[in-house]
Amino acid sequence: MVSNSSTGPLVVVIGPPGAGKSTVAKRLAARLDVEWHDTDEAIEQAQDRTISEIFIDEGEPYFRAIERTEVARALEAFDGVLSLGGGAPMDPQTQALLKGHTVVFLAVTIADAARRVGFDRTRPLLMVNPRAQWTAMMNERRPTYERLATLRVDTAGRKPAAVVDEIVARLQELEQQEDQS
Ligand SMILES: Nc1ncnc2c1ncn2[C@@H]1O[C@H](COP(=O)(O)OP(=O)(O)O)[C@@H](O)[C@H]1O
Ligand SMILES: O=C(O)C1=C[C@@H](OP(=O)(O)O)[C@@H](O)[C@H](O)C1
Ligand SMILES: [Mg+2]
Repeated sequence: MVSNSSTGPLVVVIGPPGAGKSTVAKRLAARLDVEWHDTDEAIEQAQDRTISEIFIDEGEPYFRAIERTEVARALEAFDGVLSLGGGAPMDPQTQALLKGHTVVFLAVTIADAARRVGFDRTRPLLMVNPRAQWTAMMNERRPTYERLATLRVDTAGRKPAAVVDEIVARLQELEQQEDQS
């Protein structure tokens, strides 16, 4: 059984756009019989507009500010499986708040990310030259994702159910190691 011995989310899921964070976090929550919360979804509901509309209407700095606040609130108050937007872990305040949490980094290649996301217009940072943007973004972000991660799970060529299976197994291993120490 994967249990939550501290306050805050049971698991926080991070990674680049197209890694499957929202999809996998939702299924993982169902498997663990806990709630799922996605910071992008919460922002869209609170603002009553899409992430793309927020970027276009207000600009990225505005989005990052509300994202920082929403992530801090969720890390404090929510105790299920939490998925963040791909850029959220780049914020220094968020990095500090993630310390001590169980963070799962979903890794993905450009080939799989492109296939999954299709690079449509729902991701505002990938509207112009999406492949080059995604690759540059990933090169810049990868060290941060790796540094913050408790677990790194490769999603390349794997269906969400297989990714969830691996996360559950590795969380159980972690828990056993902690029980023994
Ligand atoms: N492991 C996977 N294999 C194939 N498709 C996936 C996988 N994970 C997610 N998807 C699909 O990829 C798209 C993007 O997934 P999403 O969860 O929104 O990613 P993220 O939140 O990391 O940007 C969705 O259409 C989803 O159904
Ligand atoms: O990588 C990013 O900076 C972003 C990723 C998106 O979330 P997903 O990673 O869930 O697509 C969303 O938060 C926004 O478009 C910005
Ligand atoms: Mg998402």
